Amino acid sequence: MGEETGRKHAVVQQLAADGRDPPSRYVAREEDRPIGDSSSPAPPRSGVPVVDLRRVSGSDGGDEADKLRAALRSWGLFLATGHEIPEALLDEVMNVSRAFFCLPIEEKQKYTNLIDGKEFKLEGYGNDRVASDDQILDWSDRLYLLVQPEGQRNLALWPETPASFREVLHEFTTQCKRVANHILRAMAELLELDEDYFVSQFDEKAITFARFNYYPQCSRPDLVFGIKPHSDGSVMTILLPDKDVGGLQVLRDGEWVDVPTIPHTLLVNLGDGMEIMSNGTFKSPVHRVVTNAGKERLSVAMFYALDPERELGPAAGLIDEERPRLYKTVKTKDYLAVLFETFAKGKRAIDWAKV
Ligand SMILES: O=C(O)CCC(=O)C(=O)O
Ligand SMILES: [Fe+2]
Repeated sequence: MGEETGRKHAVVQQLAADGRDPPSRYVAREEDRPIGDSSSPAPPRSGVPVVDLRRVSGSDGGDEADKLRAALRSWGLFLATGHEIPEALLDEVMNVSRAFFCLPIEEKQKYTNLIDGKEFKLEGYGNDRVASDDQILDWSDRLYLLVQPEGQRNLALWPETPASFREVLHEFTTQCKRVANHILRAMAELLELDEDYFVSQFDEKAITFARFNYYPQCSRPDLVFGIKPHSDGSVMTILLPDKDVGGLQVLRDGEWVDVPTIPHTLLVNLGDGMEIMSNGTFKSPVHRVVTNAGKERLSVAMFYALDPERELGPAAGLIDEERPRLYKTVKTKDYLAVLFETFAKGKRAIDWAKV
């Protein structure tokens, strides 16, 4: 094995297997470093809202709808029960993800996110996109795949092993889409917009990315982030978190709060797109992932974004004299381009869209 410089793009899994302290490129600035250890699941008393999706809309609304409104206005995220995705499918998604990351490195490299071992492309397997030499890298590997529109899938990057990977991902995509639409309708109702206002923004060219995150154990969890603090550039993200190992934290009133692990519960978080469309009523939460010395962790995120060519801006119905426009209307693809740059620097893209 070469020196650190000789393997700038080694996947984190290899670094973790060596068991050495994280190379300097992964070490967070002293003032940013995580504290504590997340090896055990967070206790379910952190206050992170839990919402039953069966009870958030229509005539059953009421209390649960109020809970959802409060969650989206203050936290920007919630744990979702009542999603009606079969538990067996959620387990399968985790099983095929784990099986993929357990493959020998050479096998996984068939799906690499590097062109000629150097330049990063959007999709594929590998580590954090390196945008500059001074970027602090995340202690995680990922497989990033476009899943919608179906016609734009790059199947060459969809693992063939384990054999059921593609089928399971396809089914998960379909199920999550149903859940996403349900939540988007409930949110439109809460904002007193037409019920289909958000759903109709997601036309046939709207994009969904699946990101499989793999966080190897780390000998110095106090020095690195699994994913550095960020907010998502999506409109909404549906996350299937590891059911045993915690690590996700959300920034709330200036404090980092552990998101509890509750088996078969999804974590729904809004992205900058929804903060913009709701003219700031709903929040896109800043969150991060911390690692631990004992256990690896997995998660699968589904990012819902609009057609890259489509304009993203506050709903007209949410702008008036009392609530002036807070965000400019921007093209989705321009927003995402800014996001990739700012993410690498640990900054927020949404500031760029502020009026
Ligand atoms: O792994 C997690 O819990 C969160 C992942 C995340 O924030 C992301 O992929 O954007
Ligand atoms: Fe995220």
